[in-house]
Amino acid sequence: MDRTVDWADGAVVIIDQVALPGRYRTCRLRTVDELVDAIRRLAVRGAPALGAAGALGVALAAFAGGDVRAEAERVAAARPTAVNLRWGVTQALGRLDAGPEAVLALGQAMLDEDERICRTASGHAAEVVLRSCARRPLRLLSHCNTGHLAAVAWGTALGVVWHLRERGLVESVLVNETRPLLQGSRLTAWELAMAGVPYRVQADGAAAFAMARGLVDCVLVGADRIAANGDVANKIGTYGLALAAAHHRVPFVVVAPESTVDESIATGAGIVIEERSATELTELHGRPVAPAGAPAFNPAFDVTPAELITAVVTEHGVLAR
Ligand SMILES: CSC[C@H]1O[C@H](OP(=O)(O)O)[C@H](O)[C@@H]1O
Repeated sequence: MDRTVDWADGAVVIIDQVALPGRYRTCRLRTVDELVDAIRRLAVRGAPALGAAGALGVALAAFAGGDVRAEAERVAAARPTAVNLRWGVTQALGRLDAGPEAVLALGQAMLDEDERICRTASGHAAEVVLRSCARRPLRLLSHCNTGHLAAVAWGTALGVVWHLRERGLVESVLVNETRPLLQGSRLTAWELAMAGVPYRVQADGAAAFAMARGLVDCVLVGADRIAANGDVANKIGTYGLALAAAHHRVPFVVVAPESTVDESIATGAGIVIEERSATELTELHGRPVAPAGAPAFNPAFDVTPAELITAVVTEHGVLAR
C-alpha cells in the first residue's frame, strides 16, 4: 500500500479516503486550494496524516511563492481540532527562511519519522494491553480509523492490532462503523480485511452491549488533541465508549504520537471541537435520511476525561498525568 500522504513531482500525493472502500486510488494535490479541500472533505484525515499533510502544504505554498504564511494559515485552519495539522504547519514554517527545498526536506523527514513513531507508540501500547488483559487471544474494539490511513503508514491504535497479530494474540476486532462518515466500516474494516485479521463491523450503539455481553477485552482509540491533564479529544462517540468501558471494567487505551499532546491547553474544556455540516447526518450518499432541512448537532469530536482512560500511550511510553 502507498504511503497515505507523500510528495512526488511537486505535488502532495494522498490515498483518496473518500473513495474507499469501493475504489483504491491516489490523488495529486498541486495547490494549497486542492490540499485544503482534500482535508476538509476528509480525503486525507487522521491526526498523524494531517500533520504530514500540513507540513507538505507549506512546501506547496513555498514553491508557489506569494504570501506563504497566509497560505500556510489556510492549511492549518482547515480543521481545528486535530492539533497535528497546525503542528505540522508550524514545524515547516520554522524552515521557511531557508527556502522551499528546506521546507520540503522537513516535510519528507516527517514522512519518514511518522511510521517510526507510530510503530513505537503502538508497540508500547501493545504491552500495556497485554498487561491489562488476562484473556488470550484478545478481542479488541476499534472506533473510527486509526490505522495506516490515519497516519503516513502503520497507524496508532490499530497499529496495536498489527503488533499483536504478528504474535498470534488477536482473536477478532469489533469495528464501530463510526457515524456519520463511517471511517470504521469504510476504512478500518478495509484495512483489517486487507491484513486478514478477523473482524466484525457493528453499529456504534452496539458497543456498550458488546461489553455487557463480555465480548470486548480492550477498547483501542486514537486522539486528535490531548490536553495537559490527559483529557482526550477524539472522534465523536469516544466519550460514550469510555463511559461504557469504565462501567464494564474494560481497559480503555489511547494511542497517539507525543505531538498530539497540547500542553498549552490545561483541560479538555479548552479544546475547540469541530462542528460539521448537518447533511453529513441527514443525508446518506445524497439521499435524505431525515426530513428536508432537519437541523442537526454534528460535532466531529468529543472529549474523554482522563479519569476514564486506562492509559494514553505515545512513542515515549505511558503518558504521565
Ligand atoms: C490516528 S489519529 C486518527 C483520529 O482521527 C480521526 O478523526 P478524523 O477521521 O475526523 O480525521 C479520529 O478522531 C481518529 O481517532
